[in-house]
Amino acid sequence: MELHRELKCEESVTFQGMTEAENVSGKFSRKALSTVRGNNVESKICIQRVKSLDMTPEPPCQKLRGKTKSLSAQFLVNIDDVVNDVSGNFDDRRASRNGFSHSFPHVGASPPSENISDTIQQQSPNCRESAMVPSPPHDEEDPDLCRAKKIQIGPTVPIHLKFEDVKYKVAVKGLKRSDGEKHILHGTTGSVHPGEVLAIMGPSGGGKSTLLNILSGRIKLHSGIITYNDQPFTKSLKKRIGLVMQDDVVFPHLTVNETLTYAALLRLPNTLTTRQKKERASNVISELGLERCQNTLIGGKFMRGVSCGERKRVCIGNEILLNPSLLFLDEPTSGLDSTTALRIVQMLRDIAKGGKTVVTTIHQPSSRLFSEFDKLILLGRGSSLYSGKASEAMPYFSSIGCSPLIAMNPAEFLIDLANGNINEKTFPSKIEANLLLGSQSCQNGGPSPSDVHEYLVEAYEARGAKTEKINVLKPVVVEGEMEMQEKLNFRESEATWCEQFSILLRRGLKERRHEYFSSIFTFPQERAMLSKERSVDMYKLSAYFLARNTSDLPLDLILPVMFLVIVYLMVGLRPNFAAFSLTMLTVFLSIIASQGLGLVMGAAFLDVKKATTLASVVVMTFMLSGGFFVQHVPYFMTWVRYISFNYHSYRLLLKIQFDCSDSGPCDSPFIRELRLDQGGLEVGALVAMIVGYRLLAYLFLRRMKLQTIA
Ligand SMILES: Nc1ncnc2c1ncn2[C@@H]1O[C@H](COP(=O)(O)OP(=O)(O)OP(=O)(O)O)[C@@H](O)[C@H]1O
Repeated sequence: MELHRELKCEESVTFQGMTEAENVSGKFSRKALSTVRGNNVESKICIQRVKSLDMTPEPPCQKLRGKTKSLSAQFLVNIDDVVNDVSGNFDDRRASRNGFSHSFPHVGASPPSENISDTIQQQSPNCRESAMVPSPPHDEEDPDLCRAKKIQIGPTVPIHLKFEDVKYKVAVKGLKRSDGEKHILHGTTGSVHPGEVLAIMGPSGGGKSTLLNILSGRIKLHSGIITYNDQPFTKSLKKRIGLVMQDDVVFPHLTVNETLTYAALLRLPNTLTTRQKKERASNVISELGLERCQNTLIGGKFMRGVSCGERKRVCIGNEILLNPSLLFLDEPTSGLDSTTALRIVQMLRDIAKGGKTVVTTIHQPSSRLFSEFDKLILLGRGSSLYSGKASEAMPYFSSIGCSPLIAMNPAEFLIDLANGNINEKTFPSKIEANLLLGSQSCQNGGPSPSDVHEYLVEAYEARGAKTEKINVLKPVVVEGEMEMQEKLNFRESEATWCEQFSILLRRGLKERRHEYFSSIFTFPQERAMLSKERSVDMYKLSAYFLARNTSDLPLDLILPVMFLVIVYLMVGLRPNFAAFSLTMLTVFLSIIASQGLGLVMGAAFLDVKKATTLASVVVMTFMLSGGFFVQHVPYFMTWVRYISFNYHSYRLLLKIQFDCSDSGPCDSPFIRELRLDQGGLEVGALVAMIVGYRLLAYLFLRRMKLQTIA
């Protein structure tokens, strides 16, 4: 199979320092490509003809012979070397090391197109297309190790995660079963160690996310044992755990750089200076290959921003900033093309190589992607169908009589099995016959998905489960265990309250530049972000609350000034500066008080629809009960005016415009009836509302359910 790519070759490339042998072999070694990068001409490399992996390389390119060669037209690159060099992580070696080449005879060769587009994309100047461009590794160093070193930001406290017989159930209303409970996990056992990537695979609804959430401490464990370095979950562990959710939230109006910098400033310990924190953020940006889009807005549903893959990398960056020992990711590759998905998983491998433990759920990985995993848990309907080394999964299923009959991606084969689909697969004929005897439903004359599921669960419990349980029972050996434990329990002090306030204020002002809501929407809109950030103790709620209120002030004040200037002159109100200033002050007080009310409603419901419905009812009641629109308010409703900001503001405005020291207006029976005095009472009431409503909103926020339950 040949794959041709026509690219414009703009400039000749000179390779220096290549040995004769390297050139004669026709392979651009890492050294050669390093030289190219060193000359800053990597983007101009022209690949005109690329051979797939299963083809013998063409005769060496004569133009590359010798120590210094000029290449101006065409050259031939063995794609194996390009991928090894560019991604630094190609898997032929890994596959053979892990025994994949023996384990998956049906898999076939990895698709070369991914590799080629990988290579070509990395040369693209467009950020959306761009890949993570790793820095050139040193000649002698293993490129995998080199990348791993780069992605690691500091020494990691290794954490061995082990779990045994993890069960989970939820109470479901209206469930016919007597106990009214739905069993989501039936008992999963497994382990993953520093340097390893554990993939939790299975069909939709299999229980992957539930298991991930339990292991990360986000959901309380119902039954079973989970240990971290043979110790139970502690609060201090939270700081060592990074969790990237499937639909992770990031501020749409912040750039990639701003997002990671604010996260670094808020989350990194105070032992680092502001400059060091910013440096760490920019290191993460470069290690995740986000340099070219670092000044692009994240974007949201209605505003185009960075690509989906870049957004996922930003979310991962948000977590690895803290150098977590344990990294959990829920479907980090969903919605991504296979190349980008592979890149993300390769990045996870690099992160793991830095001594971290990585656990990820995944839906339908490609065969290449599958080969990146060290451990695998296959879940089907909440039961374990396999738990152990990923490379041993296929031999295991083959040993229980299930093998693919046609060339098939192992992940596809496993998901099919977990779904109970045995088309194009072998299934033990004896069992098939037995199952058919006792089963009503069948697929194409074979056993039904439930029968297949039962067989796989039983087979796993009879064979695999025991081995995994023995593995889990083995005590972990942690070098310098005492020191490690101390490090685990050590809580580094984070930013002070004032620092948190100042960072959140700056972030809020930036965000507010693009989007300015009515105060009712504030907390419902930011609920997801607030819940996520608070669940990892990113800042104090009071700092957030005050910063959020303060960051709204500029716009709260500028817009009414503009409005008032126009209205004041148009209506022809008292033309003196004192009256205008007092009117302005009253409007400010009124706005800030009414915003407090909006915040209370938003915080009480944390739901835009409910909050806006209530707000329209309350504001209408306040207006009508104030005695200005409806003069004869029913007696039983007269008290409402005293808690209405409209009532107090109107009275103040009247007082300013109809100054009773002037002759005339005060003689009017209407004004006399209002009994306008000095206005101190109204100001006091508005100030009390400004403070009181906000205090109430704060208390509502305090009881908000956070993402982390454990
Ligand atoms: N709190 C809950 N109440 C009721 N059912 C729940 C609850 N949490 C999970 N479930 C159910 O448990 C099953 C497993 O859910 P989970 O989200 O873990 O699946 P999943 O394998 O991650 O699925 P997907 O790949 O589609 O995200 C689903 O059937 C889901 O509806």
